[in-house]
Amino acid sequence: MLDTYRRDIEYLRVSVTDKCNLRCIYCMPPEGVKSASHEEILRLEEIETIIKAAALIGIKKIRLTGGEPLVRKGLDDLVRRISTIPGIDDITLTTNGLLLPARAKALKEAGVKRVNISLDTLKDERYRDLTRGGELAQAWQGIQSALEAGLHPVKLNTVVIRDFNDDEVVDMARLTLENPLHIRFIELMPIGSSLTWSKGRFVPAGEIMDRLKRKIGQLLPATMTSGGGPAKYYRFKDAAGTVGFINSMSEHFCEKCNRLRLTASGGLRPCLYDEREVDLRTPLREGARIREVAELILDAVYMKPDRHHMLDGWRDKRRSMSQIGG
Ligand SMILES: Nc1nc2c(ncn2[C@@H]2O[C@H](COP(=O)(O)OP(=O)(O)OP(=O)(O)O)[C@@H](O)[C@H]2O)c(=O)[nH]1
Ligand SMILES: C[S@@+](CC[C@H](N)C(=O)[O-])C[C@H]1O[C@@H](n2cnc3c(N)ncnc32)[C@H](O)[C@@H]1O
Ligand code: SF4
Ligand code: SF4
Repeated sequence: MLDTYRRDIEYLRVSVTDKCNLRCIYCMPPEGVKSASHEEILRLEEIETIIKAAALIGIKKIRLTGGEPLVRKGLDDLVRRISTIPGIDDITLTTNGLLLPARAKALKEAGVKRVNISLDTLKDERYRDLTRGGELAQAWQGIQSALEAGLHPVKLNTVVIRDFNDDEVVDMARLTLENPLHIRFIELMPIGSSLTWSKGRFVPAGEIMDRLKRKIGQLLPATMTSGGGPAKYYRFKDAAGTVGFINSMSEHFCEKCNRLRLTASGGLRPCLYDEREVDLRTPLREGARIREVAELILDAVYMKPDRHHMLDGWRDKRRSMSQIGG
């Protein structure tokens, strides 16, 4: 479905929960974010209905996210149901990976094609500090289990923060020389708890690329056949994996935007940086039919702005990144 700027909207990010087993410093405040009540959160059948309606208007790719999607009970079952919806040809997951070892095989069998796993550091203590209590070894087991379960390509998400983990970008990129991993360096966005941080914490992708070229070697443009996201990919000569850059701030990719976001409580957001939401939960609970839900989804498509204005300051005090789904 084309929006008013003639962008093809075919990707829906679905936050299946606003709860998380971590509290990453750039995503949540130390005390966490107040979770929505059980009643406020969409039931799995409601999510399924919304995806059926979304498929009617041309959505093909579904990414399950959160909060931490693996803490939502019944996720495998939801995946199985989504995979039978005509028109949906790609179901993927964004996760911190901690709960993957016990779940990767079952998720693959249910229909998840691949996973993106957040990993911001290679240092145990730093991981504990950054996630406020997580164990790096567990995240690595998650990555390993994703590779073993065939959830390829396994992409890693690394948010780069100056004077916190930017000293590790070279070591992280080196991982791709021998391993079939795809590391994406993400520019920190002024959302959630990072909203209160100084602009100096943000590291432009160009600076990271320069460092990688100096320390490792030439970055050759690469193509990533799977994925609907905004990353630009490169490969070091003869490397097993790739290095990607998600330049939301220094070179935004809004003119190629292809997505909508469903929050865990049933708000459909036209843009990550747009606090407007189309409420789908109320009409669903009042008995709206799939066609009517599809009409509401179209309203969100037509509300999509041409671009974000994050550099001008963030006004959305309503939702954190864990509630929007990243
Ligand atoms: N500004 C902006 N950033 C986004 C958008 N989508 C994803 N990102 C950023 O990219 C990060 C990684 O997103 P993922 O959940 O891994 O999904 P993806 O990159 O779309 O996934 P692929 O389908 O594998 O390409 C997010 O956490 C955000 O920081 C978007 O629409 N706008
Ligand atoms: C909100 S999390 C949800 C899924 C899962 N819990 C995880 O961490 O992968 C999705 C993505 O958002 C990213 N993210 C959160 N806050 C961010 C920020 N302020 N700027 C850029 N990316 C952010 C995280 O790094 C993660 O890759
Ligand atoms: S980035 Fe993901 S793992 Fe970290 S606090 Fe946010 S939702 Fe949880
Ligand atoms: S910031 Fe908004 S318009 Fe830009 S790519 Fe992200 S969702 Fe799309």
